[in-house]
Amino acid sequence: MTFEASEMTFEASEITNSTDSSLALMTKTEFFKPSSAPLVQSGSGSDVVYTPSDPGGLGHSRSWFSYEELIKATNGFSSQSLLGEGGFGCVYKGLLPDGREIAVKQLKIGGGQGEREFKAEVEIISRIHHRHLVSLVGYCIEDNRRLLVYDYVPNNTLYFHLHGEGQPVLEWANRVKIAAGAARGLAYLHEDCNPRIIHRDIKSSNILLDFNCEAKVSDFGLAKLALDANTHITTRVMGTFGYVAPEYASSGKLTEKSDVYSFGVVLLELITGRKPVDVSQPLGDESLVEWARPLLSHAIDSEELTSLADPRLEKNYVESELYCMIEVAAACVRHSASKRPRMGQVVRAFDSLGGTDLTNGMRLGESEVFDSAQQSEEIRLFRALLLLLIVELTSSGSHPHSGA
Ligand SMILES: Nc1ncnc2c1ncn2[C@@H]1O[C@H](COP(=O)(O)OP(=O)(O)OP(=O)(O)O)[C@@H](O)[C@H]1O
Repeated sequence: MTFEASEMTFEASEITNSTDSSLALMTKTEFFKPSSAPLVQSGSGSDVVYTPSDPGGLGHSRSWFSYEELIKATNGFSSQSLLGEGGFGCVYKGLLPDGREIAVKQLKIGGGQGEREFKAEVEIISRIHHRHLVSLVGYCIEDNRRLLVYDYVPNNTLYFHLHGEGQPVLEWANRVKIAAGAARGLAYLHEDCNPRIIHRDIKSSNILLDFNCEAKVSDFGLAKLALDANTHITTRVMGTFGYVAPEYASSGKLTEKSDVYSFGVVLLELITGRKPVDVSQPLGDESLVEWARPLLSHAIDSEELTSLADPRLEKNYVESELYCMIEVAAACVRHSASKRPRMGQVVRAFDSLGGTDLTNGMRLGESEVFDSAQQSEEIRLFRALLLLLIVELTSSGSHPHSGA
């Protein structure tokens, strides 16, 4: 079966239980089609930091690193330098001789992927520089090793701040700032990059923060990079459970609107303080989206809306901002991809706090949130995936990494 998606071709699509310990739930075999189209500087405004146009080089001053250099930078990939582990591999903090702090991601994909394709894809990612995106500084290819070197972002992930044990409550003003910043980063990928980039794995653990709560979206382009052009049997992450848009999960149809859906889930996390999937919640309430949907549609104009707000905030929020955030979230997680807003609209909604119509002519309460056929299909899929997750957890004795 072949799907023509907007930027790639899938072959032999099937939803399977991933063997990846990250518990990504879906896999696809994908032919890799490197893009050689040069990036243009179409983004405007102060958010765009740097977009070089030289097609030969890999971004600014430095891009290629030897493995030896990265060993030195990370203290031999020591456990003290370990920042965390995601679906693509371990991430280590490092220090370059010029004092620049970096995060080094050791990709698990090994040497299966052709060097040329890897470089072509890295080249595209490394040319994207924006205040709200984590910059790729460079890469290392040696033998079977593939490593990516990013700017170090010092204040952990949004997931950690919202859901980490013992973390102080994230203030409302910071939540709004983070949402607006992440929206800008994503809108830049969708609307200003050429070729445009669909992130494919938007989630709170892919939103890094600095000490001013400036959001930086990480891992863009990585899902596309982690392909194995030589074997055609790559098992790769297609998104994270709880964040994946229904149409992407069920048919592999990938558009920017899949990212918009995932972004909506992140907004719901910011609003409610709940995890996207929480198996400790009562049966039927495990999925944040499914739990929130009735409240989103039913209570949009009433006091009850505040029942969605994170109780840890103890009502310390600006009501108009809460309404705006809820309205944006409700629009983003619509079943129908075409009715979701574009990220540019989301950015404008945050800019004007409610001035933009995100409902595409519909009151939220009248939207298709209760389209029973669509919804029951989504719930069926969700339950099936939840079951797979539990089975995998039980058999491996492991834990899902952040976001699951
Ligand atoms: N540029 C960075 N600066 C600082 N810390 C980082 C950086 N990139 C990643 N990290 C840290 O490393 C951890 C693992 O990151 P990684 O992106 O591999 O995993 P993830 O986002 O949890 O999962 P996935 O691989 O599925 O996206 C993150 O949780 C974060 O704490």
